[in-house]
This record gives sequence, C-alpha cells and structure tokens, in this order.
Amino acid sequence: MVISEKKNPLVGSMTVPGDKSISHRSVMLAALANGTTTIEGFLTGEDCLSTIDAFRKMGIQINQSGTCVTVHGKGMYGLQQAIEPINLGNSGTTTRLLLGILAGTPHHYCLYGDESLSVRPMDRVTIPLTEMGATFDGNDQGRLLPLSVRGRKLQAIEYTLPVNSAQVKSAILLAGLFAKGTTKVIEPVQTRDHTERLLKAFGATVNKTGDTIAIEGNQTLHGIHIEVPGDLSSAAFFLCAAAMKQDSNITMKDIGLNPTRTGVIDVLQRMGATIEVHVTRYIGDEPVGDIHVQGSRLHGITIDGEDIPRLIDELPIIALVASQAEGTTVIKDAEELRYKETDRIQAVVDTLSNMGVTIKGTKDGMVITGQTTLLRGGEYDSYKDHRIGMMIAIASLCTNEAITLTNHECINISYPTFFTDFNELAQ
Ligand SMILES: O=C(O)C1=C[C@@H](OP(=O)(O)O)[C@@H](O)[C@H](O)C1
Ligand SMILES: C=C(OP(=O)(O)O)C(=O)O
Repeated sequence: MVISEKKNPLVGSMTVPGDKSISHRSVMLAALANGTTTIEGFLTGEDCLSTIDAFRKMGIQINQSGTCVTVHGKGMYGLQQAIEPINLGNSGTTTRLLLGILAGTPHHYCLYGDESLSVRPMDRVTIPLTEMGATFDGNDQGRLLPLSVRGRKLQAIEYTLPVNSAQVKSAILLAGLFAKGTTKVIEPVQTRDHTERLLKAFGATVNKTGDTIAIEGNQTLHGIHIEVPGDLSSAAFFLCAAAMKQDSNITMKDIGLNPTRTGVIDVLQRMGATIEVHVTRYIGDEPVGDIHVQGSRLHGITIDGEDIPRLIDELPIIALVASQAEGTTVIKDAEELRYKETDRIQAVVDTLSNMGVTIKGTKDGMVITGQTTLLRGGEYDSYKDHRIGMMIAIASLCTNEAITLTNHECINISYPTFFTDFNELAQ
C-alpha cells in the first residue's frame, strides 16, 4: 500500500475502536459466568475475533453483530471438549489467558497459532500453571505452540511474576478461580489490571494488598452488561502524531483511562506536549474520558522502570515521536519488546534507521537522538506486526516522499479502521 506524504496537521475529534484487553477478557469471563453477558463497543480486530472463535469451539454460544456481542455463559465448568485444535491466530493475550482457564477444566485441548505466535514464549504461563497441577506438552519442550493442555483439579499457589506481564498475572488469576485455596500473585511492578477489575464486575472477590493480588478458588461469576471504552493503545498513534506535528489540534473521545495504561500520556507531557485529559465517566470500574493534544515542540526524555508496563505497546510510536524531539530519548527496561509479535526493538531500530533517524538498539531498549524532522520515504515492511505497521504509516507526517508499506493487512489485528481514521484526521 502506498501512503502519500501528509503535509497537513491533524485536526478534529473522534473516538477509536474498543479496548483490546477489555474485549478479550469480557468474552472469556462471560463464557465462565452464569447467564448472559452483553458487550457493547467490542473490538472487531482479528485478535479479539480469535477469542470469540476459540470459545465457540468450546461450545459457548456467542452472537456477534458488529461491535455488539452477546455471550451465553455456561458457568465455571461449562466449557466443552473441542473436537479439533483451536487456532489462536496472532493473539498472545488470547493464548496466555486461555491457558489459565483451560488449566482448570476437566478436558484436553490443543492450541496453535500463526508463525509469529508460534515463536512467542508460553513457558512464562505453563511453568506456574504446571505448579498448580495442569499438564502441558508442546513444541520446544513445551515452551512454544502448538501446545496441548490437560486440565486438572488445581491447587492454589503463591507466585512472584518473573516478568512484568499482565498476561501472566491474568493467566494465574484465572486458574486461581478453579483452584483449591487462595492463589496469590505478587507483581513487583504494577501491570494493567483489567482482569482484576472485570472479575469484580462479574461478581468475584479479588483483593489487592500492596503488590499482592489474592483470589479465592471456587467462585461463581454472573453475566453482566459491559461497555468497552476506546483503546488508548490505538488512540496513542494519533495522540503521538498530533503532539509531534506542528499546528495539530485533536481530541480523542471516550478513551479508556485506566491509570495502568496511561503511560503514553505522561510521556508526551514529559516531552513537552500540550495535552489535557478529562475523565468524563466511569464504565464499571474503568475511568473513561477525552484527551486533547496540540502540536508542540518536544524534547527527549528517559523512559524506564515502572513507566514501561504502562506503555509497553506504545513504545514503537513513542520512538518515532522521539525522532522528532530535540535531544536524546533513552528507553530502558523494555526487553519484553523483544517477545511481542516481532522483536520490536530490532524492528523499530531497523525501520527508523532506514528512514534516516539516529537510533541505536540496546539489550533492553533503544537510544534515539533527535531531531530528524525530515524522514526518508520509500518501501518499509510492517514485519507483520500491527504496531510497527501503524508506526510506519504515521511516519508519513514527517516526510516529503511517499511511503510504501508492505504487509499492511496486519493492522486489522488491533485497529481495522486505522487508515480511514488517519485520513479523516490528517486530511
Ligand atoms: O494483558 C493484556 O491484555 C496485554 C498485556 C501486554 O502483554 P504482556 O502481558 O505480555 O506484557 C500487552 O503487550 C498486550 O498487548 C496486551
Ligand atoms: C503485544 C500485543 O498483543 P498480544 O500479546 O495479545 O499479541 C499488542 O497488541 O501489541
């Protein structure tokens, strides 16, 4: 796909499709609940459709009409044996959270995914789930998909997360729902807490004391109505674009503002952006609101430590912003980026270097030296990674040449209307 250089600033106001993390979890918990759950604003990106598809294969009736989804839950032990292996496509969240649920069922399932998902580490969840009593077998000594999981009666564990991952935390908490005793997950650095908030909305008791989250086994969930807010990780592409493009002035409306996700807003502020946030309402326990950004002169900063889980998926677009800022931006403590849809440190460094940016990869991050206002156009590949694809598309605001983006279809994973929305804001 050819994306012509975009000279105009971003102007206007819009919302973005539903939050990916909340959409996945809504369907999962709804399937385990007694009664019907209705979901409004569901993300129809391919990853979330993989979640719907997986639960249908396990006998859950799910009706989907655009962004409205109705799930007919069958209770904690209502999942059926699937008669065929389950394809989880490109979705790490579906796979890891599902492994937590399947660990507690009395069945045997086989899971597989696409080329990218097949090389992403699954031992980070199978190790604690094995400790709880489930058994797994899979490629590379059970570290990779395809994986088979045999659920068992589980025993609660106390587990300190060795990686700062909401997916690992969630897998253990979901397994904890099936376990005998109280499961405790200790997270040294706070990660997104949508699972905890949604579990409570479905009627479960989850307690957090300090950095420890505790969940009692043998609880019952009840169907509810859920409104999914706009995905801040999708909105981030335009927030970043507007912040770095002179004369831009945009408002992203009805966006999820859960503080475990808002790192990108803090970072733009720290870089000097003019950005205002208004919480307009709460959907369940999740704050939702509008974000207003104007194009500003930006400067480099250091992003590390507790910042990282709060903006992990935004780091590729933040790296592009850093190329437009004066001075040096250092990103540290982000080795997790190497285990996403692609090695995102390598992908960002290679892509931005080819565009003419001074950027160096490190073991756990990157160092970007600005300011390179005019990037080189030409042909760039998304690495079949939606977030890299969107970063390349946004770079069309910083060049005088056309950009040819190959493998752009992957953007449908998380943001199917990305190009329409981008063209509307950057007319
Ligand atoms: O729990 C979630 O919904 C997610 C957690 C993050 O992954 P990790 O938990 O692996 O950091 C994030 O990168 C992913 O896009 C969604
Ligand atoms: C890493 C991502 O998702 P997942 O882990 O669910 O594939 C992402 O959306 O950037």
